[in-house]
Amino acid sequence: MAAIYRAAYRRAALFYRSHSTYVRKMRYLNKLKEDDSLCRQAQTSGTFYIFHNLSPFLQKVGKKYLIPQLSAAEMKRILEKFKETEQWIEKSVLIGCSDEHVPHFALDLGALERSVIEVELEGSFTDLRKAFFVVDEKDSSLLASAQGLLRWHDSHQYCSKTGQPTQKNVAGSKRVCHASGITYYPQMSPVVIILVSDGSRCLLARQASFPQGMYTALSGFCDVGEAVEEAVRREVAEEVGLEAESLWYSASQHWPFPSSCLMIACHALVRRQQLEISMNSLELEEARWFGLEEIMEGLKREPKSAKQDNGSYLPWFPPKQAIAHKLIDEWVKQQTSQPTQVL
Ligand SMILES: NC(=O)c1ccc[n+]([C@@H]2O[C@H](COP(=O)([O-])OP(=O)(O)OC[C@H]3O[C@@H](n4cnc5c(N)ncnc54)[C@H](O)[C@@H]3O)[C@@H](O)[C@H]2O)c1
Ligand SMILES: [Mg+2]
Repeated sequence: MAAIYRAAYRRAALFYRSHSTYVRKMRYLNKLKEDDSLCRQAQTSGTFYIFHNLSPFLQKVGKKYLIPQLSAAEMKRILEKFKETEQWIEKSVLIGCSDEHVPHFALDLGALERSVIEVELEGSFTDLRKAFFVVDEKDSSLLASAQGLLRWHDSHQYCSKTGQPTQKNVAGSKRVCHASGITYYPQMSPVVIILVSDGSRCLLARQASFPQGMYTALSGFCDVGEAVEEAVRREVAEEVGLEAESLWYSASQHWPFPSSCLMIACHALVRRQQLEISMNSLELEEARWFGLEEIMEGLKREPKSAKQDNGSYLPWFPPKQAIAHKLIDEWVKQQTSQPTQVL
């Protein structure tokens, strides 16, 4: 028996020596997703981000907005206040863990009285459309993924084939219909976002529903069966009537509006011989070319200062939390560090 323990200890020691903190963390999270009893146990020592009908709980400290993590004991205390049992904690979903393997969960307390929790915890449940832009950048991506997962569970309570209730695993990484045996996994919609350039100008557009004066890069949902490159070429053709000739990938982002989009951001060049925009007015209100100077001024402009005396708006661009901002920033860097590209 002692030999078995020694061998297990040696294996564990070797694992710790040979894997980075990151690898160990990812392996641990993966185990929690696969092992219900381990995850149930982890819930007793984890921390919780709370939501109310998909609005995250924020606390204002000075000028900063923070998203507090509640301990399992604090969660228990709040639930006791409502005469609710700890079983509520099983409704939570796993969203990550610390380097020290303290697991983080998100839990929606939508069925409980909102104001009572707000008074008790000295903060407020805030619509994600505001919360996302006022917290620190790393917190905004955490809020986006936590809300995306909670939203998916909320809207997948029933099997779409049998109409029977589905059950989530403890971590919340899937739901199963025991009548049909179908396993459902959380979904997101891939969206391409493309900053089109002709080498010296870039193309930005606005939809009628955007705030006044805001322009952003072209975007569109990928069709089933389409590669990213095909989606980019199709969206550019559909929305502005141009042919994207070459494109290169920049980065991606989980975007929570309207719900769980995987934004895949690219730069694309169009032929110099074919620069006339033919805008699809069913989708866009305006699309036009911007020169470097106008882009640099727009980047400095706050939405509040965009309105002019005559009631019109000067252009401004999405804030840094949006991947469109990164594309525009990269384009500026490229323009200012390299000679103009000629196709
Ligand atoms: N993070 C950023 O920087 C950034 C910038 C621009 C757009 N976006 C996001 O990209 C998304 C798509 O942009 P768009 O409006 O230009 O798309 P789009 O050009 O494909 O047009 C939207 C239309 O596509 C259809 N559609 C097809 N599949 C859909 C799906 N899975 N979900 C919803 N609608 C679907 C609907 O009819 C919808 O009205 C939006 O959700 C927007 O919030 C993010
Ligand atoms: Mg679009």
